[in-house]
Amino acid sequence: MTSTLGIAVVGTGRMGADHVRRIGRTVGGARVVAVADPDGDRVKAVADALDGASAHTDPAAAIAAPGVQAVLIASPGPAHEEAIAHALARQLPVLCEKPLTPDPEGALRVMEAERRLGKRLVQVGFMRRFDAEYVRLKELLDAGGIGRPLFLHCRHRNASSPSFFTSDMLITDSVVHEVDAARWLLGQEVTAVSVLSPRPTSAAPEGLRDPRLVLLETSGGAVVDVEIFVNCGFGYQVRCEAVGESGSAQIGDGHAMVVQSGGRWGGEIDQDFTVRFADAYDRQLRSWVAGAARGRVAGPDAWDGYAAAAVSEAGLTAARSGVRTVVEMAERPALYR
Ligand SMILES: NC(=O)C1=CN([C@@H]2O[C@H](COP(=O)(O)OP(=O)(O)OC[C@H]3O[C@@H](n4cnc5c(N)ncnc54)[C@H](O)[C@@H]3O)[C@@H](O)[C@H]2O)C=CC1
Ligand SMILES: O=C1[C@@H](O)[C@H](O)[C@@H](O)[C@H](O)[C@H]1O
Repeated sequence: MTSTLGIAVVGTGRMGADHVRRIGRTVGGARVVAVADPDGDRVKAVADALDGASAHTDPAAAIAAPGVQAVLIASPGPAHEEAIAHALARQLPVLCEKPLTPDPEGALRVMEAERRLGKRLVQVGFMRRFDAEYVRLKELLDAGGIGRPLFLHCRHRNASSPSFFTSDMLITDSVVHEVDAARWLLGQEVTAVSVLSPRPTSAAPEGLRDPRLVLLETSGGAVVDVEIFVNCGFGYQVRCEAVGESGSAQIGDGHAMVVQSGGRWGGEIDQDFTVRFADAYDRQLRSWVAGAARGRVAGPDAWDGYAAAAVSEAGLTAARSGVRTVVEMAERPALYR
């Protein structure tokens, strides 16, 4: 492998274009050499802003392009599995945006492909694991700083949802972050899911069940509650309060600066994830590039993507039935232990 990692980026929409910019500006030791998107104008515009990257409407062609040594996938979730298969066929390291696959069956097939290769090549873009506040909270919990964790109280709010967003995606695309964060912070699996859906906000598009309250039970006896509200209108907020036997700790207040003036006090609320998690996306990319250069997955792997998909599936069943649903999970393969 040469010292500068050649990356193919599959999907050049909001996240793909953002990752391309980050690779150029903040990540050393890597460059984008090929980009793919079925939207020909969009992919050309992204390629034109790069020095010598080839533009493709077929992801397989981008992955097979000269100089490609690693693949970043930022297409919609249902397209991830096919792109991963093309990358694994060439034994290329992958950073795949979340969700790894929308369903657990697809994630099982990804793990089976890695098992056949005898190595892990896929990292999943659960970037909160690289966020400084989440890392501090994990260190505190691991050190027993607040005793045995009893609750995680989570709030996940987006100012507005994109036009393609569905009620299922509140769980599979949004709460999937809390699922991964809870598994990682607690070092436990999620065992059951319940979902409450109040009367939707009048700000939600017709038919969208927004907001929702998702309850996760874990293998160590903790309970995680997640308010997911993707049309809250006022900004982007991701908060997490851990409550343990001997204390509590909260992250995500975002009060970097509080201004007191004219008889009022206050601060700003980030408007979206590209701002709130900017540093986390950078750290995630640097870590993936460094890991890829050493042939290692340096973050959440396909098992983590599978576990999250299994919890999402139980969440969808719970949301539709109104009944607490047990998470069905396969045994963890030796490759991921
Ligand atoms: N980690 C995070 O915080 C975030 C992650 N995401 C994830 O990133 C991925 C992309 O989301 P966005 O950029 O928001 O969506 P987007 O709709 O802005 O962009 C998706 C792009 O993929 C292209 N595309 C569609 N089918 C494709 C295929 N088969 N192969 C290649 N490209 C294809 C579309 O033409 C579009 O340009 C999703 O998996 C999403 O869940 C999205 C937002 C934040
Ligand atoms: O991953 C993300 C989006 O796909 C999702 O739609 C948003 O709700 C999340 O806040 C964002 O981080």
